[in-house]
Amino acid sequence: MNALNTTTADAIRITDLVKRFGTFTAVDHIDIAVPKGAFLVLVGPSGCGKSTLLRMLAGLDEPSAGEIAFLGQTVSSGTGGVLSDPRQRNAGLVFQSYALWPHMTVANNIAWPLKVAKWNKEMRDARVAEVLALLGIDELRDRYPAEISGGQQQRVAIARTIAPKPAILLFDEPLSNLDAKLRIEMRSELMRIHRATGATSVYVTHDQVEAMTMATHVAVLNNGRVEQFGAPIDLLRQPQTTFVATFLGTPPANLLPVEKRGDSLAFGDLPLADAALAPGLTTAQLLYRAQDIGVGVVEGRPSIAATFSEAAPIAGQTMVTAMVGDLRFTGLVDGYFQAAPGDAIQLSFLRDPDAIFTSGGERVAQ
Ligand SMILES: Nc1ncnc2c1ncn2[C@@H]1O[C@H](COP(=O)(O)OP(=O)(O)OP(=O)(O)O)[C@@H](O)[C@H]1O
Repeated sequence: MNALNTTTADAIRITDLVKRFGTFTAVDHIDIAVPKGAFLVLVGPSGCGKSTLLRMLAGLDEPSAGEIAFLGQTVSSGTGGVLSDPRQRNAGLVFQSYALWPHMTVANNIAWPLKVAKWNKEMRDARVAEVLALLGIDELRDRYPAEISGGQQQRVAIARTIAPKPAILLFDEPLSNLDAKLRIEMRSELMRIHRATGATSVYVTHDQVEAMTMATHVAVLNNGRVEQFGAPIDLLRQPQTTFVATFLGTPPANLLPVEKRGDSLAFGDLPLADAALAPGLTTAQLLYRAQDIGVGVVEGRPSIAATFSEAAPIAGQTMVTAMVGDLRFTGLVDGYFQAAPGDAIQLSFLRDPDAIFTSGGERVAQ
């Protein structure tokens, strides 16, 4: 795990955090430090512990062990439980369900948390006008939730959350109920809001494209643990485990199991890399990006027979999927490519492997 530089100005510091449900450990000794103003995305497959971690940050669940500090102040601990309750911890939570009050207008929904926090009417009105403008929903102010669309309801929910100016914004898959086009629009909108409020955001998603486009920092979770924490580009370029290498990146990267044969690491009979790159290993896994796998034989490069499965056009290129035995390969070719499922094709390794991992999935230092 490669940590980014951390300072005492960390907005959020999670130390050795554990959450158990009976004998099951959902969050397993997590350490993360998030600098002020960062946009941290928690990403990982279903059940990896993202929501459990976010709920502890929000103060909705108590940790079993460890500690959470906001702006240098401990807000939850394994020994003390939830030390400051959700309302006091200066954090706003946006869920995937909007949970607006149906009997209140949009403006009153947004004003509600300010009323609870005892803002006077003049300040409330001014702040409601400000966030309505920020979210671009001024014209909805007098409507009721049933009179606006799902996307508009989500905007109102976000406006309501940011109204009291929380220092920390927590998002639990807030865009998952929206259609694909609206999701993309709301992604840029949320980043704009994040910048405009100056808050530190923690955002849960299982959508790795969302993670990579929005984050300043990403924590990839797997089985309750942080597989890797860092800037998106570092995780893409320098994945430390095969889990991270195959979870992030579109199209997906290829992992090939290889064995040491003489001086080479070979896939079956095909030598692909110098065995000296993985000293002491008799087996390993080679990582090839989709753009490093081509279709057809290329002079001077190793190639292998494969069975064509499918082709998908992406932005002037074609993503080609083919099988070698029961191993799925993803390659990328320029322009349009089509074949019939089951056709014999040749795949070429256009470059040397991007990284080498042990059979257990740990990156071999290079
Ligand atoms: N209250 C609970 N009691 C028992 N087990 C729980 C409870 N809440 C969560 N879990 C378990 O903890 C694990 C992590 O759950 P969590 O909801 O944090 O995952 P997630 O990464 O957010 O998943 P998803 O992407 O599907 O929402 C899961 O195996 C889940 O079944």
